[in-house]
Order: sequence, then structure tokens, then C-alpha cells
Amino acid sequence: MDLAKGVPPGQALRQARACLERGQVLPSGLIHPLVERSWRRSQGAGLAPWRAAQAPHLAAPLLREAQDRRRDLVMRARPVMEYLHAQTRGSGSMVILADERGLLLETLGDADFLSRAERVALLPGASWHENHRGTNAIGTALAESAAVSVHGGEHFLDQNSFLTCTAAPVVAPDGHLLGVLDISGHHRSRHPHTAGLVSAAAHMIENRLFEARHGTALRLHLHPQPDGIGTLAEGLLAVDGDGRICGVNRAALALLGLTHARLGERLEAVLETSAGRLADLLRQGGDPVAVRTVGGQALFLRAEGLAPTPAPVTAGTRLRSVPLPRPSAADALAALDSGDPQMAQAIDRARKVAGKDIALLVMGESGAGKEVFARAVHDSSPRAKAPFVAVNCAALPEHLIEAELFGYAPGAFTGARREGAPGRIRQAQGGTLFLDEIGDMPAGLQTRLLRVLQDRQVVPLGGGKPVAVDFALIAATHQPLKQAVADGQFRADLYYRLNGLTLTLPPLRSRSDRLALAGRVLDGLAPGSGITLSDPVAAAFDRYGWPGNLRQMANVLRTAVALLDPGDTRIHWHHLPDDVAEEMRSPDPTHSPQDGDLRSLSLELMERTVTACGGNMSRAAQRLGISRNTLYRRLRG
Ligand SMILES: Nc1ncnc2c1ncn2[C@@H]1O[C@H](COP(=O)(O)OP(=O)(O)OP(=O)(O)O)[C@@H](O)[C@H]1O
Repeated sequence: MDLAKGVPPGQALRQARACLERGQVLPSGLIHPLVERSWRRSQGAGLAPWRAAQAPHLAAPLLREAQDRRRDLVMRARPVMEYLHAQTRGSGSMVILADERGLLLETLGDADFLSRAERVALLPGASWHENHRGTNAIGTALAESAAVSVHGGEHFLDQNSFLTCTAAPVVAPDGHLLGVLDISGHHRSRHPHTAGLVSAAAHMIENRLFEARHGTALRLHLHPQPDGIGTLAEGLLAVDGDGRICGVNRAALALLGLTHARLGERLEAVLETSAGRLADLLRQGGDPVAVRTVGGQALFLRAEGLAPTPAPVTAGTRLRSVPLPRPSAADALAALDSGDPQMAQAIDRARKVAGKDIALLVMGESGAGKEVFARAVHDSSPRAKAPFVAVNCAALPEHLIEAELFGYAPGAFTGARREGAPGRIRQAQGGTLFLDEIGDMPAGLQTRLLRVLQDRQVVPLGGGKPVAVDFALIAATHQPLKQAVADGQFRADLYYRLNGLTLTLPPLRSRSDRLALAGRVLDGLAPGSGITLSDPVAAAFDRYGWPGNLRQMANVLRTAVALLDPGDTRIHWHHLPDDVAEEMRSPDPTHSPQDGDLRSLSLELMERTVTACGGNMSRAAQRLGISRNTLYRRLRG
């Protein structure tokens, strides 16, 4: 909902504020009902317009925990925020991601607006819950569960009246409110299209979350017109192995007239379709076909992914399991080979052991592509049809990772879900479990994991019967695990279990296929557009040290593509982020990939980048193309 439509002329708003300040009852109709409701809530929370906010601001470690808690959201939102920022750059505004409690997780903004914004604490770690800061787009969007714009004097607190803010909620495919996306700026920078832009961007994030969560399930793409499929307006619906709806996006809810309360129902309760029909669609995999909702509305549908499989066949089960054609086993791994001999050797060895129940340990610097590699091993193995489940052992505090990995019995701890949770190990049943940053696994959990690997069964936290598990294991680490074993920080017996075969991925600076890789990344970012690097930029790409490896290169190219003018297909210096272009052009010979002490180079670069970002670790990590965890770890030494 866009408040701007309902905003009365300035005089009415001034009159309303005068009433507010004198504590008088507001005459009805003076301001938009949504603002009126929010002002009442703000008063109810004990706030006064003239008083400055007394809001909590999380210290760095707690902020990190909050960011890790919503890691999925942050990861999916980041590229969309960059895109939004590129669209609004120079307009004196900032893009903000907050969690479902109104806590700011990440911000991206124009430097000239940032200092002003900092004065009212538009900073990661600050709470913009209505109870703390009164009416504001983030807090009010959360309170109303709707997209909201709050302009100038509609903000409850006087100190925020220089702002114009627009926020839209971000909802998970299972209906949980995850947070809000917001654009805030100086009230003079208000633009009529911002509301549409923010809502579309929130939908983009929701669709990315849907793909991430249901990427291996049967997915239905729906729209009233065939050409609408594949656009941001398409409805997405995921169906589990029993033929029940397990996830939807916002567009699907609107198209099918559903609410999240209908999750768990059988597909046939919503769409008139048959098992045979879905099977045919999956086999053809091509053009959308016409279907009807049970209410009789005509839609077009394209099916993707795996058909429902292990559903027990009971009377009334109309969906059958459908075998899918599998890509040839070598494909996913072969796609990673772009001519570097070290990489080709790693691929070749991985291919030989894929599917043979040999644990893989993938080593390599941060951003070198360990997770991408592990996924390709899974996709090239006989387990490809079952899930690939990734767990980052460094991202969660010990007690959470324990519950996350091993699952828990109902009521196992405060805050646990009533029905318990199966845990990531069981979710990987039949597929691959990928344990990233295994070197950071706390000692107590190392023992538990070892037991699972030995016994091939898992006992949920809080008790319960052991459950047999079957999965392929791939672990990854950026640190020499052998050394950690020698230092007594990592269990030797677990190390030997994990290390059926160790594969080391080369850092980008020592790969001979840097330019071929850049070409592939560009192809992936803008398929068929023929975008290439200009000669001087290509030469610089080849020379540069790439401390953030492939992740950094992918980020740099993503920005460059976004900065190209329509129809432009050449990337020049001015398309690169300033700091990277500066590093690349630096006469400093330590940027040569041949140079020895790249560890200290990275450290120096990291420190400089953190300073350039005013101490904002998230922004610095983003610029460097490394994860925030890695940045903290490297700086800690
Ligand atoms: N083969 C590839 N082709 C193109 N881009 C790649 C490739 N491998 C990795 N990337 C890019 O680099 C990013 C980081 O890759 P990945 O997460 O696999 O690295 P990592 O080594 O696991 O990093 P970390 O140790 O920080 O978790 C990917 O999101 C992708 O953008």
C-alpha cells in the first residue's frame, strides 16, 4: 500500500502534528488511517514526537549473530540490494535490509546521505521497530504486514521528519515473515516510482528464497498468460514428495486465491491436474500448457524439477513418481573445466570417486569455488536426484549448529519448534551433506559428527530413537586441517574420516584460465549478450591478485554489467567499482599474481577497505568479494 496516495495536503498534516504534540484527539480523516493507527501505537509505546529515540543498538558480535540467523535472507537480498542501489545511485538515498524485528542487518547508500542517516542511526545493528522509533516505513511495514511509504512529517518522531522511506515485507515460501526491504532518503528525494521498485525488489528476493529452498522439488510456474511465465509476476508453487504443496510465492497466492494456511494440502485441492499430465509436462519440459484452478480460472503452467516420489500409493493418490532423464554424469563437473591444469586434475579425480562412498575434503581459499565444486560433484554423482544440503559450520553458534545438524526432539530446548526438527543430516538423506568451514566446527560437535559418520545413524538432541542415515559427505576448509590436528584443535580421527580424498582448488591468481572464467561468468550474468572486457581491462584482470578469488571476480563483473548502458557490450575501466579499478591500476608490483606474499597483501587490502568503508564490515566484505566471516577471521589473524 502506498501512503503517498492518501497523504493530505501539507496543512492537514501540520494540523495533525499540532494535535499530536498537544496530546489532543486527532480529527478523523486528517491523515491516512494507516499513519493514524501507527501514531496511536507509537503513543501506546510511550514515545513522544519531540523526544529523541532511545532505541537499542546491537554491538558487533550480536549483530553478527542476528545476520547469521537470517543468513539465507541476507545472501539472497544482497544482489537485489546492489541492483536497487545501482538504480537509485546519486539520488541521496540508501537501501536497507532489516529482520522481522526491525533490526537493520545491511545497508548500502550514497555517501552524501549516509552521514545524515547515521545521525538518526540508519545503521546496521539499530532497531527501527515501531516501539523504538515510532511510525517509520520499516517498523510500520512490519506492524501492518504490508508495503508502506512514510514521508516527512508522517514519521512519529520529529527527528526523522527529514526522511522519506518506503518498505516492503519479505516473506518466506512457507509464509514466515523474514524481514523488510527499504529505501530511505532525504524527503526532497521522494520519487513516485520508489514504492513499485521496492515491492518488485522484495518479490525478487522472495523468488530467490523460493528457488533456494525448493530448488530440488517439483516446482510449478503459473501465470494467466504463457508469456508471463518466467517473469517476476509468475506464480511459483513447490510440491513435496507426497504431492502436497510445500511452498508458494506471493504471486501464486494471489493467482490461486490461497493463503499460507493452505500449505500442506494436496495439489489436486487447488489445481485440476492429473499425475499423468504432470509426468508428461516434466518429460517434455518445454512450452507452458493450459490448466484450470479448481475454481475454474484458466492458467498456464510449466513444471520443473523432480516429480513427487516416495508417496505411499493410497486410494486417492493421483500423482505418480516419474523418472526424470538425468544429465550425463560428467556434465556438472565438466562445466567447471575452463582450461586450468590444476583445476582439470581436481575435476578428473573428483569424477573418479563420485558415487563411491569416499568422503571428499575440498581445500582452497575463501571464494575459490569450494561450494560450487561440491555441488557439481553431487550433480555428477548417482545421488544427483536427492538433496544437496550445505551447512556452514562457522556461521552459527555452537548450540544452534548442533540443533541444525542433528535435529531435535519436540520441546528439546527453549525456543525449539513444538514438533521438533529433523536436522540437516537427515535432510541430506540419499544425497550429499556439504560441511563448509569444517575447521571451525567446535570440539564437542566434532565428537558427535564422528559418531554419526561411524554409526551411520543420528540421534536427535533431547533424545529419541536413532535414525539410520545414508549420505555422501563433502567437507571444505580454507585452513590447513592437518595443522589444526597437529595443534590439537581438530580431532585426528575425524580428520581421517573426512579425508577419503583431499582436493585442493587453486586460488584464482594462480589459475591460467582467468580470462576464460571471466568470459563464463559474463555469459552467466547476461546470456547471449556478447559482453566482453576491453583490452586494457582484460590485461588488468589477468595481472590482478584477486584476494577474494572467484567470488570477488563474479561481484566485480556483476557490478560492471549493471553499469553498462543499454546496448553496450564492452566493459571499460569506468564500469568497474572504483576501489577495484584503483587496485588494478596501482603500479604496486605486489598486485602481480606472481608475487609471493599475497597473504599480507590481502590483509593490507582488507584493512584499507575496512577503513574506506568507515568500519562497516559488511560493506567492506562485499567490496572485497569475501564473506563477512572470512573478513573477521583474516583480520583476527
Ligand atoms: N566455476 C565458477 N564459475 C563462475 N563463478 C564461480 C565459480 N565458482 C565460484 N564462483 C563464484 O564465486 C562465488 C563463491 O563460490 P563458493 O561459495 O563456491 O566459494 P567458497 O570457496 O566455498 O567460499 P567460502 O570459503 O568463502 O565459503 C560463487 O557464489 C560464484 O559467484
